[in-house]
Amino acid sequence: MDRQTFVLFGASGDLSKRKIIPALYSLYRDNNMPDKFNIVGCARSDWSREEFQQFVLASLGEFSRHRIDEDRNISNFVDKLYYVPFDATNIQDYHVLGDLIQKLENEDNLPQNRMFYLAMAPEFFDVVAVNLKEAGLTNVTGWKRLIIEKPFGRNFDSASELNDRVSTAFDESEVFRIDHYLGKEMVQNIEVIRFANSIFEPLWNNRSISNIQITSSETVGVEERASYYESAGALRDMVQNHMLQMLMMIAMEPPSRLNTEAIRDEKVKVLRSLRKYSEDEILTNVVRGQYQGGKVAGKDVVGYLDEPGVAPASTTETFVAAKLFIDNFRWAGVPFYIRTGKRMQSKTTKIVVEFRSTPEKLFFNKDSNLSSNTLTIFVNPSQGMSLSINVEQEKSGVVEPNVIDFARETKNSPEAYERLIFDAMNNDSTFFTRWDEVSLAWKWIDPVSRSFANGHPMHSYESGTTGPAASDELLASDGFRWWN
Ligand SMILES: NC(=O)C1=CN([C@@H]2O[C@H](COP(=O)(O)OP(=O)(O)OC[C@H]3O[C@@H](n4cnc5c(N)ncnc54)[C@H](OP(=O)(O)O)[C@@H]3O)[C@@H](O)[C@H]2O)C=CC1
Ligand SMILES: O=C1O[C@H](COP(=O)(O)O)[C@@H](O)[C@H](O)[C@H]1O
Repeated sequence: MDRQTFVLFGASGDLSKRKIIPALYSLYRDNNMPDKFNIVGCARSDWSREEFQQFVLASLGEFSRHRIDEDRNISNFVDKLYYVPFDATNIQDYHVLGDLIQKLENEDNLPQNRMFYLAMAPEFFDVVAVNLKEAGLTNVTGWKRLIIEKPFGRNFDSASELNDRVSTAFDESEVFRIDHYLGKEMVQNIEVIRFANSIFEPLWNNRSISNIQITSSETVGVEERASYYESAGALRDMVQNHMLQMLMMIAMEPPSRLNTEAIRDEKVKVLRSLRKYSEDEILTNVVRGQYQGGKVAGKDVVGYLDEPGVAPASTTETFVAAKLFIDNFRWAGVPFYIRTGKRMQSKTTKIVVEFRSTPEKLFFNKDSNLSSNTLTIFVNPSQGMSLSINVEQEKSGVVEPNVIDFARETKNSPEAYERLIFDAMNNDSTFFTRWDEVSLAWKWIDPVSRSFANGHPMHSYESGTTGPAASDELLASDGFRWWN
């Protein structure tokens, strides 16, 4: 891996504290950092270098998956940390930052390889990119890369504008747009499961699969993020990025080669084939909801409208379910159901592939017809896979589904951010989103968000449940049910 300087904008923020700093430390601890590097944190907080180092130690104490008190190398890691008090809107501060980076590069004999990570509010993404160029920080003899957090825009127009501005300073190949779901072990494994096993691929089409269900449910509510969430809602927060990414991974064609662009090309084709809905079709195929009070894991919780920072008459959705179609040869006629929500019964991200029933019903289970075969990919919090097949229970004449399980060890496995930062440092953008993916995703989302703005029905659901009844009806009308 190239020697480099990692510049963290928003270094004092929540994401840095909980995810990025622990990820950098884990990479270091596991010998996955270059043999020489520096990390420079920037934020408005008027900290000294020592204060930033203390902040990092405290963050690691709370959020690292490693025990830092057992690591004799922790002080070596902390020695690599620097800090610049910095206002993203003040061009002078970029010069101060540039001077420090250059000084460190000279002192430590580091090549001018610079990784800029924007862990800041989205309104600063283009500001920082453009100012970095303006102040000469992107004028390097090595390479420069920009990692950008989500959300990338709030609709197609704003995302395009943002992209145009960012691309005045960074080439598309230098931009790493993060979708942390793409860093999850089992999301990355979807390709392997599909394309490294000859048993699945022949069945992976509309002749054998009746429907596919992608669920990402959370038990938490809006937490302290109302100011962001009120203008995002579940559609922009989860569907535009994570849910559509999982859809692409499960539905894409095999890539011609196992390289970044070949994989991304196939993902993009899925979005190109995604059926665009008319206004009426949006009403029948998309369900939105908002949580009311209830009980989650035995504890009373308030409804969304009573959460701190939420407008009393807010129409922000905390739940979305939708039926999607991918109009290509492989998937013609197969519904893809997606569902995501906050304050639901369980924290689960999983993909269920439901296979068609056998052509003849020779066997029956004790109550009714045989269950369909399903392949479930568990993404989060448990990781693994299970295949449900029908088997007779010990000469009883009763045929019932049995599950073949494969569970992935999750204890202390690398976090999504670790994988993604490691990839960016190695210039591997396979699991980052390319601009055409982002733009096509917005093009699908925009008519839905217009429908939401124009009074799309809002279904309330009790906290601690699986969402509004309308989401169950979406499947029931096709003869299916959610595999909960
Ligand atoms: N937190 C999370 O769980 C997730 C966050 N994200 C994304 O990550 C990004 C950061 O989110 P999060 O960490 O939660 O936000 P925070 O508000 O916690 O942090 C924002 C950071 O930006 C700094 N900052 C604010 N204004 C300026 C400025 N004018 N100049 C320089 N620095 C500034 C703040 O530091 P200071 O106040 O010291 O200036 C702070 O370090 C957002 O894009 C968010 O959407 C994505 C997924 C999850
Ligand atoms: O990006 C986001 O994801 C989290 C859920 O992530 P997970 O890894 O815990 O499944 C979600 O809570 C948050 O609202 C959203 O911004």
